[in-house]
Amino acid sequence: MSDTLIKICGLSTPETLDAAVDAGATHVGLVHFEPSPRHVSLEDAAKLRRRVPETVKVVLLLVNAQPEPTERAFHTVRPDVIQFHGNETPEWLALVRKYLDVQIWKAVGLRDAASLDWARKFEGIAGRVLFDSPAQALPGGNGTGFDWNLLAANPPATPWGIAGGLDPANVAEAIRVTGAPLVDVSSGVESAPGVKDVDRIKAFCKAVRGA
Ligand SMILES: O=C(O)c1ccccc1N[C@@H]1O[C@H](COP(=O)(O)O)[C@@H](O)[C@H]1O
Repeated sequence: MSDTLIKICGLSTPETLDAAVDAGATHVGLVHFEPSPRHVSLEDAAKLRRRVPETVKVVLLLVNAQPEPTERAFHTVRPDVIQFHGNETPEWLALVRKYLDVQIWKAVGLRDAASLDWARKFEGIAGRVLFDSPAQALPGGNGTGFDWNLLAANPPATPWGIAGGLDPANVAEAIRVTGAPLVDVSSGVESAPGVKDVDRIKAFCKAVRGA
């Protein structure tokens, strides 16, 4: 049984959040980004956050948030992790790390070897780098993948994970090719954009554990 960490992201209802926890997710993600079909207000995110047992980590996803909204989001929701999924710089994230007592993850769109060089700039700042497909209509949550072989050839030295187009059918192969210590899914466990499907959440977690 694989011990790969599992993040189910974009949860917005108590029922699907509980289903992700019960299915064995190690991390649950709440998206606070208004253009997203998975957006939750800070107040709703705080309510969902309170349902999560201590054994499961809560990840709050922000995109290019300014300093004051970032601080407000942290103090309202009290997540274990903030996932920055926009064009945030290493310098800005170093400041966040200095002033907020929260683990930082940085999403990096993986296009080519240069993207890996960019990811290295977050070493010592981000507690984890999350590789996703390059930004499209939305900066993430598009359900599209990237070339996993880029990572197979150059696995990062710091903690990392993969996202982008994962689903119950392909996640075992993604783990086999990349050796990723964490897998993150949103669209692949939905029946429509923003609508999580409990059976697909269960199938995803089962596929990871069987990898
Ligand atoms: O989920 C969103 O709507 C979203 C919006 C803006 C930035 C990131 C977003 N989601 C994250 O993108 C990756 C990949 O998601 P998918 O499985 O391909 O749909 C994942 O980290 C999501 O949490």
